[in-house]
Amino acid sequence: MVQEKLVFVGLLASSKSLKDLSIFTGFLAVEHGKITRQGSIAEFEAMNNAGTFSDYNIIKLKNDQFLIPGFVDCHTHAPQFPNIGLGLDRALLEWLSKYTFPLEKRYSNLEFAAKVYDTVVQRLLTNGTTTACYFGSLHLEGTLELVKTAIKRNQRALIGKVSMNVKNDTGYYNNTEKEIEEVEKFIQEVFKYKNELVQPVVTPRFAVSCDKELLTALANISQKYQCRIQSHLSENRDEVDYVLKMNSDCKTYSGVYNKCQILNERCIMAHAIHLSDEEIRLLAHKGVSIAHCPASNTRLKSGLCPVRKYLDNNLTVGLGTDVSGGDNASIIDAMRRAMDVSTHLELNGNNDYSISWKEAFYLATMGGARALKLDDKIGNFDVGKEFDALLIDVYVNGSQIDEYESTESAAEHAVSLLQRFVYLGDDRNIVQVYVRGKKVKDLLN
Ligand SMILES: O=c1[nH]c(=O)c2nc[nH]c2[nH]1
Ligand SMILES: [Zn+2]
Repeated sequence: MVQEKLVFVGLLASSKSLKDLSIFTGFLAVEHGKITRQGSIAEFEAMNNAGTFSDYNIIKLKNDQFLIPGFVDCHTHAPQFPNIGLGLDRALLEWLSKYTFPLEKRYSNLEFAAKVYDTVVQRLLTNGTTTACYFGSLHLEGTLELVKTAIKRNQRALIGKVSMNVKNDTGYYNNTEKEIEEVEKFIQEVFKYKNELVQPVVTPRFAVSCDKELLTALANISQKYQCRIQSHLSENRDEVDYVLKMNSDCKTYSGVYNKCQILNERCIMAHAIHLSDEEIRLLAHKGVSIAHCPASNTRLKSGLCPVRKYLDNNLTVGLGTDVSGGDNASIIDAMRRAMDVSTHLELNGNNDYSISWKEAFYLATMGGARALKLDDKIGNFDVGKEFDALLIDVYVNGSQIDEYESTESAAEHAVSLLQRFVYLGDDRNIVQVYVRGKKVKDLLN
């Protein structure tokens, strides 16, 4: 049920930018899913005494509770969840044909699809992922099951029917004409729901699975409907070599996508590990976003993505869990893995490459919103944005985090709570989840 008018009073934390994290004690008012006011405790008291909040549900946070924006997962594969934590003994191309394509083929079965997707969407919401950018499978109807589930469960979602037209041994591809028809049909079907949270994304799998004819046609469809377009880029060195061999008229992998008009401000590229400086400049110039997927980059031994370098070169970066190349569906895990990978790069001689916990928190929230071009709606607690939020209880019973006696000031305590959550928290500490003002998880009542 949408709670029409809510006011939260207590500790609020959200990022304005990579370097600007705001943590303060105050109030935040929500009307019909939107943040309408914010202010200090004194302002709340005065307004409350004047009767401003008489028809609001007033939620007073406890001492160790705080509110943060919902997490944004910029890249994950809903149909691959039945393989999570399995089959991570091969590098990308072999992993795809041995484990991934055989599983994804099963989504022609709509009953199977509906069952898996319901579990996936609930798992993500439980982990505080209020927005997910999903790859579906090759199947039109199967991927519409994911759309229906996101709508039913009230998750904000960008969802793509995967496109592939290059033949492979598993038989998991479409012919070009059918593929183009189905992608347009998919977009039209999603629009028919007129749902404000769920949007279609054009989704060429990558330049190994799609030839330039299909890539160009898909870029045109994305232009026609002004939809986002997502794919994979430069994840694995063998993949890069293969793409360049197949496209000898292009000097770089990014150049292949550029030739097909895919690179623009609506484009989200996953991984992008092995980029030349020229490619970084091209992607930044075109306004392409990067979904950084540290878990799968490590598990599939693809490489260490230099996120600091990308941020310094004006690339927009968000985090992706990339299940099932990634082995964890939580963006809290992705924050930690992003910090770890960046530290390993620094230890390998790249000065100042490590990202701080505050920067990781930005990437998980506001950075992700920017990467998906949803930052006019979500990502932080600016007045006017939609209320996607997590209520965190750091010392909730049964969690991993123990409380010790402390001599901290109130201001220090506030920062410590968020820091502890980033380093140690999990879904048990996420006691409530709201998407556009609607509560979708509640461990408190
Ligand atoms: O991590 C990945 N997962 C995938 O499913 C995929 N397809 C192409 N490239 C990919 N990388
Ligand atoms: Zn992926």
